[in-house]
Amino acid sequence: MSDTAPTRATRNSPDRRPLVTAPDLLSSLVPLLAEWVPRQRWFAGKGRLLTGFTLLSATELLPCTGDGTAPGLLQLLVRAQQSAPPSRTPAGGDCYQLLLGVHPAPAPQLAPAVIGRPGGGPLRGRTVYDALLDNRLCGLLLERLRVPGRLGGLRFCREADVDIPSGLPARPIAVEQSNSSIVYGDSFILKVFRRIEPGVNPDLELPRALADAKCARVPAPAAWFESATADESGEATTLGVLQPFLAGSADGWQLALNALAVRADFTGSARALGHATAEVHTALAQTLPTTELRRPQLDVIAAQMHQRLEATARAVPVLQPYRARLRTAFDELAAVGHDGRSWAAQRIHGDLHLGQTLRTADEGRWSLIDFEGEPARPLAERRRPQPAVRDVAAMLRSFDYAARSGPAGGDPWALEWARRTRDAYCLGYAEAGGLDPRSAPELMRAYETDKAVYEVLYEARHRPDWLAVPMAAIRRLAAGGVPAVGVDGSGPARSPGSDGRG
Ligand SMILES: Nc1ncnc2c1ncn2[C@@H]1O[C@H](COP(=O)(O)OP(=O)(O)O)[C@@H](O)[C@H]1O
Ligand SMILES: O=P(O)(O)O[C@H]1O[C@H](CO)[C@@H](O[C@H]2O[C@H](CO)[C@@H](O)[C@H](O)[C@H]2O)[C@H](O)[C@H]1O
Repeated sequence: MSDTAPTRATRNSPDRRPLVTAPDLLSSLVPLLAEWVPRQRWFAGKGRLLTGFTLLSATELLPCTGDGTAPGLLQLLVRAQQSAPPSRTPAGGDCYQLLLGVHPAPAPQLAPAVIGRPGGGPLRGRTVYDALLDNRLCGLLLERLRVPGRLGGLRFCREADVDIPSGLPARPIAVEQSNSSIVYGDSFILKVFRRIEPGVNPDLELPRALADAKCARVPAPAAWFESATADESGEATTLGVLQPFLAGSADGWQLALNALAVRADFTGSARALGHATAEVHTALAQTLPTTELRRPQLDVIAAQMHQRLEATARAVPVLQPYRARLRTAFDELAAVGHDGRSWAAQRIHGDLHLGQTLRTADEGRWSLIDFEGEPARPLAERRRPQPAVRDVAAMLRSFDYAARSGPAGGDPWALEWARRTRDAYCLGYAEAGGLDPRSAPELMRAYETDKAVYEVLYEARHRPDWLAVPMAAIRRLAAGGVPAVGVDGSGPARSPGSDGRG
């Protein structure tokens, strides 16, 4: 996506100036957005001053200044200007997608969605609200996705062989997430991406590649919408993806916590999840480019891990005392390359954890979702081939999270549960053709450390009460450098809510 001038909308009546080219549209919205955007979970710039917005593009999906009997629908891409951007922030600030409902007097049940009433500009006298909380406007988005083609700055695309019925009732999902998702009937789920980077989103790219490879472990995209114009590299920017909804499924995080609550074994489930992960990795390696990582690439990866550690230690001082010993994990990764060894790299999930897995109620079959990768990393980095072990290390962290934050709260039984569960996952992964993670201790330790560092920053920013969970892993990794597989992970632990030193 390039910083384009506001796009002309279609469907405007010929006798009025298109709303989206009205020069004062953004300026009238800025005071409202400055208040509302930083409060949204998907806002990635928490903790830094928001100094303004730039309008990158706007598309009127439904007329916003009609007679007021029907709501308008406006899609905007805005750049949020902030103080002291971290290195990952594109010049000028992060770009966000907003879908805004516009109505003189929205129904009372939309009160929680209200953003405000512009004091001037083309929307003066109307209420602007989050359209993704309005089931009627969400229904309209589905209708748009059913009919491929261009509308203003957007292009709607769909797979020809998928039947998307009209009129499915819409409901927003009520879970914590990085983007915004809407469920239609019990048939489809639409994820509207919030923080936008130019190019194809891996959450469209990888599931489409897996569908082509006939890998049934990932719901296949049915439709999507994207920027109508290509970016500098010739790619359209993905803005939303519709995929089949796995009705009645439960996510792995909840299943793991349920098991911990009744002190039940989880090794069978973990082993099956290991199978599913290996199947997805095998299909990705068969269908998308792979490479071999050796010196100097391993030096570069180790250097990036060092940088993330240093940046996180600056932002979260509780990490400072462990820096020197954690660094040895990254040095050992670089040493693999210096020894003349190499590692296969391929496209991976990139942010695998129990919350990204769904098990169907009827067949008990695991699926993986959300291939966006770690939201904090630049898109180009997320789309690079990486050792598959990185996903495995991330999942092992998730078992540790469950054992330390669940009802058993990190007691010795829970930590032993985590050890057995991790081993079962690795066993399943190796059985289904993946590399046995235990044969790659340097990679496992480096990636597990890197992930724990990422989690420290993530928790400090989003859920400070949970900081104790990754900090427990930081202490273990710093103390002995022992990878999570095949050790008991023992040591003092407290549940989330303690002071980060549990
Ligand atoms: N295909 C699906 N079927 C059923 N539920 C889904 C599906 N995809 C996502 N979900 C639910 O939506 C939640 C958010 O989806 P996710 O892709 O993780 O969004 P985000 O990237 O915004 O975090 C998941 O935790 C899961 O509960
Ligand atoms: O699901 P997202 O793409 O939004 O991922 C982010 O949020 C996750 C938490 O919701 C976070 O995962 C961390 O907490 C999980 C428990 O809530 C745990 O299972 C994971 O192992 C742990 O990393 C994820 O890191 C973040 O990117």
